Amino acid sequence: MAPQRRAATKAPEGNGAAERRNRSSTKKDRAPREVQRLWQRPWLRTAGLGAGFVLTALLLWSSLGADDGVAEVLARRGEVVAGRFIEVPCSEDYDSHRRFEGCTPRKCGRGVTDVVITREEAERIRSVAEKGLSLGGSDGGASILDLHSGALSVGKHFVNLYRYFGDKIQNIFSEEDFRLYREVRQKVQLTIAEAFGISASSLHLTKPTFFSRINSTEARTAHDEYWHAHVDKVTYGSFDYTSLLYLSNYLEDFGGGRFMFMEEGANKTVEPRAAPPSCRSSSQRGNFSSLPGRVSFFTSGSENLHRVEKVHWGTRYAITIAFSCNPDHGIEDPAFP
Ligand SMILES: O=C(O)CCC(=O)C(=O)O
Ligand SMILES: [Fe+2]
Repeated sequence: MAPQRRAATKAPEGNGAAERRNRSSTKKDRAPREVQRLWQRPWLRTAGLGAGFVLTALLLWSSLGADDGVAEVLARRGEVVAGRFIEVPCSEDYDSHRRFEGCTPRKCGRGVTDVVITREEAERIRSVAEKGLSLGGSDGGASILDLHSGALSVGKHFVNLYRYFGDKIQNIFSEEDFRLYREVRQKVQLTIAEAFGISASSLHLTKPTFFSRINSTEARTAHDEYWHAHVDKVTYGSFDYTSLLYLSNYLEDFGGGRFMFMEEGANKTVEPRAAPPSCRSSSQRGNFSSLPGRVSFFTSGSENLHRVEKVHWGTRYAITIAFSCNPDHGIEDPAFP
């Protein structure tokens, strides 16, 4: 070891600087021997090994489960949130857009509810996501399917599902799938309106509205880089209120992948949670899987800067449904072609 080699070297006599060097190195070199002596004490060795084990386990846990210092969990995977709302001051982002009184956010914030979407609805909408996304898929870790425009990730690009499959799309999706989207959208719209004290009819579904499927495959294009912090109003333009319906379970279907509101020194996380795929029997379901689908919603300005942690294992499904106050940015519900 390097300290022992230095201790064996004698400095020439009469050289003050060398002596000072020598004195200090002798003092330093005593340390390893003392450490060795201490290390020979069994209780200390056990304590040292124990501490090492705990540290390794902590590092491993943090690398599998999270990649940010987390101060607060807004919604834990195992709890049923009956409606939690946190008000935050609005950013000025809305001032640079046309204002629609009674809709454009004056009250800003973020909410989570587990009592709006039933387990059955979450399971059914997840199977729509699965069958749609199974027709394509990005080469990187993040794939999307936009039921409104038909955009589907394939390889490093997107195709228009409706154009690509033509009439055959009717063998893939059913009227029922689109009815389900509409029902879920309506429920989310009412939830947002109530939480922010606005009329549901002032909200207009806006684009893009899409399913996302994320796994741990390395990103191939910028479209796969879902983990960057962003502001939805900046990224998507028309968004005033964003909602996310989670279709898979944190730590059961995937690790990492928590949603995070970014705040100075105190990120707030939402742990995605939904029912499992209907093909699994109830005996195979984990403890949390019988719980209903989780919806998170928030005003889309920079008061709600957010990101998604990298997914470390498994597959994460979600659907983004957003609303604009500007009727010109409104779209119809996705329709059966
Ligand atoms: O999937 C999520 O949890 C968030 C997705 C997101 O931030 C977005 O679609 O803009
Ligand atoms: Fe976002």
